[in-house]
Amino acid sequence: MTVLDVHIEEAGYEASHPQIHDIQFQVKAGELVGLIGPNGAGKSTTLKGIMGLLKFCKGDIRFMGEQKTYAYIPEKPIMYDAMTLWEHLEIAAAAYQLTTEVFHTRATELLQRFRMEEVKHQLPSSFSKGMQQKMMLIIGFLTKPDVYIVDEPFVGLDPRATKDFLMMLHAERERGAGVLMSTHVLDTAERICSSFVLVNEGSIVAQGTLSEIQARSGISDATLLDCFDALT
Ligand SMILES: Nc1ncnc2c1ncn2[C@@H]1O[C@H](COP(=O)(O)OP(=O)(O)OP(=O)(O)O)[C@@H](O)[C@H]1O
Repeated sequence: MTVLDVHIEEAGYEASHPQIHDIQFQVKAGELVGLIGPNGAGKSTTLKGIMGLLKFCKGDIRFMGEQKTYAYIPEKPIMYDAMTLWEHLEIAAAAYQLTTEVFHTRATELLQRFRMEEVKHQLPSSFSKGMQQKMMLIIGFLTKPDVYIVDEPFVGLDPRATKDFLMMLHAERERGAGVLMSTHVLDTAERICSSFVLVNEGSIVAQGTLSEIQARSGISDATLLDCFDALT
């Protein structure tokens, strides 16, 4: 079952100067799609277009899961300086209409998993970068949406937090969530993604599983980076 269907004809920050063109792909339930490309390729712009955050976006974006919900896990933490971690979780729970019982069970489990239980009543402005990033993960996982949109999750997380994140992601995919994840960490992406969308200069250069992309690039057994180089 498709949970996210993306057909962007063109989109960007001004109608007169679109940054991305002809971006079309689907994310199915249980799939992890890696959005891969160099700096400035258009990954974040694509994610913003999908979430309706661009001034200009011509095309059709459909969330097709049972609840039609998504969680965005941003690269740079988005937070309110005057609210504690726990208060951020309460707001997310209210926005997604979680019952108090479900909220408390999930929040407690996630705070323990990411080892943030002890700081839950502190202001996130006092947290380290990695702790702020973990707070974003906890908020995202709390809501159990149909689709996760994750922007470069690996930078800033320590190895243990990365492992916890990957385990949570795996469990959520087993539940049926689809994941779209942009990243530069290609070796991890190769290991965990079910398929890839390679973008360069605002357009897709190849998409599919690693073996499909290898076939397209004409080098069997090539890494994603080698494929990318061959295709661009
Ligand atoms: N707020 C903005 N206003 C105008 N142009 C922007 C804005 N943000 C990005 N761009 C432009 O859009 C293009 C695509 O940038 P985008 O941020 O989508 O790249 P990216 O693939 O996410 O790169 P990175 O890996 O560096 O995060 C670039 O040419 C960039 O200069």
